[in-house]
This record gives sequence, C-alpha cells and structure tokens, in this order.
Amino acid sequence: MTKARIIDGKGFALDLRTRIAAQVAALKESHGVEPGLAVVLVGNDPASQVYVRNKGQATLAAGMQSFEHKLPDTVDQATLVALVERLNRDPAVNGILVQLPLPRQIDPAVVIATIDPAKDVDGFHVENAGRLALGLPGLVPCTPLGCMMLLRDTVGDLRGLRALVLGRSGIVGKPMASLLLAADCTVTVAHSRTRDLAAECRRADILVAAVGRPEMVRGDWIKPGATVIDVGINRVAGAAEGKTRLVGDVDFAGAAEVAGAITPVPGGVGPMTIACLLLNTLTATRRQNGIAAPDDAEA
Ligand SMILES: NC(=O)C1=CN([C@@H]2O[C@H](COP(=O)(O)OP(=O)(O)OC[C@H]3O[C@@H](n4cnc5c(N)ncnc54)[C@H](OP(=O)(O)O)[C@@H]3O)[C@@H](O)[C@H]2O)C=CC1
Ligand SMILES: Nc1nc(=O)c2c([nH]1)NC[C@@H]1CN(c3ccc(C(=O)N[C@@H](CCC(=O)O)C(=O)O)cc3)C=[N+]21
Repeated sequence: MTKARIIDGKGFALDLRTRIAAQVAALKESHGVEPGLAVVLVGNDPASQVYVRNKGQATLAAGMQSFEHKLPDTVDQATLVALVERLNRDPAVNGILVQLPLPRQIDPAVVIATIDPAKDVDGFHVENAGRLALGLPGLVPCTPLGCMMLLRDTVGDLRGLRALVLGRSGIVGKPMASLLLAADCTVTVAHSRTRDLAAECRRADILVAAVGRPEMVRGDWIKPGATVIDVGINRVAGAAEGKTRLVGDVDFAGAAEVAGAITPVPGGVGPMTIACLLLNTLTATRRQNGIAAPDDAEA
C-alpha cells in the first residue's frame, strides 16, 4: 500500500512549460527577440537520441528556435570545439547544450570550457559552477534546479531541514548540495566512500538520490515522512522478454510505504530537467539582450 504523496513532476513541468511559452511570446511581442537553443549530439547512442528529440520538440512547443547538430562518434575534438565556437558567435543561438557523455577521444572538460558561459544553459562551465558555489547569479544546472522547484512546491519552507544528497557529480550532486545549502538546509553529501550509507539516509528529512544504481535506496533507509527526490534514470530488463523499463535509484514501492512524498520514475525529475532547460534558455536570452524578467517570472 502506497502511503507517500506522489510528486507529479510531469504535471509540474507541463505547467512550467506553459508559463515559459507565454513569456517567450511576450518577449517576441515586446522586443522582437526569439530565444534559440542549439543541441549538439555526438554519436548515435539511442537513449541520447531520445533526449535530444524530446528537447527539440519541447523547444519548438515553447516558441523557441531549435538547432540540432549531429556529429559522428568518430569526430575529433578540434571539430567539436570549432562547432561550439561557431555557436558562441551565432546571434540566433542563445543557449548551447552538448549532450553528455562524449566519445572517448573527446575531453568533456575542454568542450564545456569552450562554451560561452552566458550561453551555457546546462550550467556546467566552471564560471557558472563557481558562481553557484559562491551564491552569485549565473546559470544553474537544469536537473538540480528542477529538483528544487519540486521540493519547494512539496515542502514549502526548507530552512533547517536535514538534506542528504546521494552522489557528488558536477552535473547533479554538487550543484544540488549548493542549492540546498543556499536554501538553509543542513546538507550532507554521500558517495561511494561513505560509511553506513543507510544510517546517513535515515537521518534525512530530504533525500535526493543521484547515484545511477537501479533501486539502490531501500524503503528501510528512509526516515518516516521524508521527501524523496529520485533523480536516477536506469534502464533495466522488463517483465517481458526483450523489453526494458525505466527505474530510479530508489526502490519506489518500498520507499513509498515510508516517505511522506516521493517522485516517480518516469514522470518525476526527468520532465523537469527539460522544462528547466527551456527556462535557462529564456533566462540566458533575456540577459544577453539586457532585458529584465517580469515581476511574476519564475526566474
Ligand atoms: N532525471 C534527469 O534529468 C537526469 C538523471 N540523471 C541520472 O542520475 C543518476 C546520476 O547521474 P550522475 O550524477 O551523472 O552520475 P555519476 O555516475 O556522475 O555519479 C554518481 C555518483 O554516485 C556515487 N556512487 C556510485 N555508486 C555508489 C554506491 N554504491 N554507493 C554510494 N555512492 C555511489 C558516485 O560516487 P564517487 O564520486 O565516489 O564515485 C558518484 O558521486 C543516473 O542514474 C543518471 O542517469 C542524470 C542527469 C539528469
Ligand atoms: N549536456 C547534458 N545535459 C543533460 O541534461 C543531460 C545530458 N547531457 N546527458 C543525459 C542526461 C539525462 N537527461 C535526461 C533528461 C530528461 C529525461 C526525461 O525526460 N525523462 C522522462 C522520460 C524518459 C523516457 O521515457 O525515456 C521521465 O523521467 O519521465 C531523462 C534524462 C539529461 N541529461
């Protein structure tokens, strides 16, 4: 029997995208500016292709321009860097996303460092990462930004709550910890060297799992009534032969018995990532054009 409230990330994301679309339309009307997002996909990893397609559709649906660049997985680093430099100079491009992971011959740090920080809608550039760590304005990584929106909507006041972030990647775990700290949570970051992970998790009022291990977080690791945000996207074998299904990093059925609220996979954090990518593209476009956000804007 499920006890926890199921957090509707998909519904929240749809709503957010509707508000973004209205602001894009207003921006075109008032300033004649149309936000443009360039997505660069290297190779033909099927999962990445699905994300890129979904992002492209969502971009167009929000009234923004979408530019897709597909490169073969044999491409050399210099060619990819040259493409990013061209996108940096292109005035129609307000946001640049280079889909990760990249093939072995390419150093992701070099490519990310090439992106103009003002167009870095993933928030992965050291300048944006440093700004977030110092509490300065910048572009915030989409997945943690989306998690914070769901948390504020679910919990309300986060001040003083104990938060546990499981995972310390530069894409999810570290920026998530910075945002929770900025919201006055007491933050612990756990990783593969953490001792007695279950006990650390059990102390948390807010548990964010971004570990990439299918259903690793068990129901008895959860503090009763806690809010659980499951970032994990893991494809595992399904019930039927040859079929796969998506699961998170949390054992949903077990956790839902104990938690106060929990995000599902799919339909939780994933759709928020895409909505926040559009939000960051809108924010980047405004800043590049020196246009202030309206008072009622989301960000
Ligand atoms: N919903 C969305 O929009 C998105 C979902 N994701 C998903 O989120 C998950 C995490 O992604 P990402 O941050 O990129 O992953 P990474 O692989 O970069 O990082 C995983 C982190 O988990 C830690 N870890 C791994 N195994 C264990 C373990 N057994 N016990 C404790 N800690 C462990 C690692 O620790 P250490 O540092 O010590 O190695 C590392 O810090 C994945 O499932 C990914 O698919 C990612 C991005 C967006
Ligand atoms: N530079 C870069 N930026 C990223 O943000 C980035 C990336 N590289 N590489 C891959 C990861 C993963 N990621 C997801 C985005 C949306 C869903 C999503 O929409 N998921 C849906 C459905 C997914 C499905 O059904 O296949 C859901 O969870 O409900 C998932 C995962 C962004 N990533």
